Amino acid sequence: MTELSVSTTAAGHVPQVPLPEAQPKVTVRNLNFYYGEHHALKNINLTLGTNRVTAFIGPSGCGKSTLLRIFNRMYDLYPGQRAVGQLMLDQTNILDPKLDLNLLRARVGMVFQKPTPFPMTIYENIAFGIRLYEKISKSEMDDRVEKALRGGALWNEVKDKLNASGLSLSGGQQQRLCIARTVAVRPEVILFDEPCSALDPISTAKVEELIQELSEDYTIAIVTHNMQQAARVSDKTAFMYLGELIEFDDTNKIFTSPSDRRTQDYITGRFG
Ligand SMILES: Nc1ncnc2c1ncn2[C@@H]1O[C@H](COP(=O)(O)OP(=O)(O)OP(=O)(O)O)[C@@H](O)[C@H]1O
Repeated sequence: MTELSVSTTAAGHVPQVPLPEAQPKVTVRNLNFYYGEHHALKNINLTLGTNRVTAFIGPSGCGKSTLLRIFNRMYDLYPGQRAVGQLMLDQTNILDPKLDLNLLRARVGMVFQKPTPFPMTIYENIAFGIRLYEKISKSEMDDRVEKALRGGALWNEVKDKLNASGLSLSGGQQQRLCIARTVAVRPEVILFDEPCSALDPISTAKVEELIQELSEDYTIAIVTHNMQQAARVSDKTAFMYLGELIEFDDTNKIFTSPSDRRTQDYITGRFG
């Protein structure tokens, strides 16, 4: 994560030093989303910066998960759901009906709230996804599996039991296995939908640390209900309310001097 360089003035104020602009990775313009008649997202505009962590916060039902699920067209699995507007991944139009969704999901990986390992060995949990996209030798696969498990900060805990079932791991380990599985196909963007809500504090700390490490190589978006988590792991924070993006700014600014009263009320626990 980028360090914020702050210094204290003679008056004792800590001036806000804005983060330098990152190269845009995902650009959202005038995006609207509908569940049938229900207008769930209203005219969203924002950019996910390359190698930045962007947190999405806001009260239950404000549209955070809906927005995240548009970034890899997850909603396409469900009839009656529709996105309108512009959504670009570099030069690729994510909303293009002709887009190969398997390729999109290889570029934009997702980690869910509940760890969802496949009912197969730890090794196969990683190798399975790689095989969908690449034909590689056994020794190359062994290397990729090790690299992915290291990327998921799990290698040391599982290297002697790669043939054990993924389901035999603890909840926190299962979540790191899912992160490793996502990293294994070398995506550009990783979406985390409340990745720690089913984890204990120690596993949560490990996953948070991992997210920060991953941001050196990936662009990350994370939905969280945990304000401290958003403040700890993200560079940018988007506050959403009733389907609208109310405020989007450097995390440091959002949590110290938000511009909108509703953001202030939410982060101080006055509503939500
Ligand atoms: N499958 C669905 N069909 C119809 N409406 C839906 C569906 N999923 C979500 N919604 C509605 O869309 C709005 C946004 O929901 P969403 O799950 O994106 O909110 P959220 O901010 O992620 O909430 P939470 O923090 O509780 O997970 C809500 O009004 C919700 O009721």
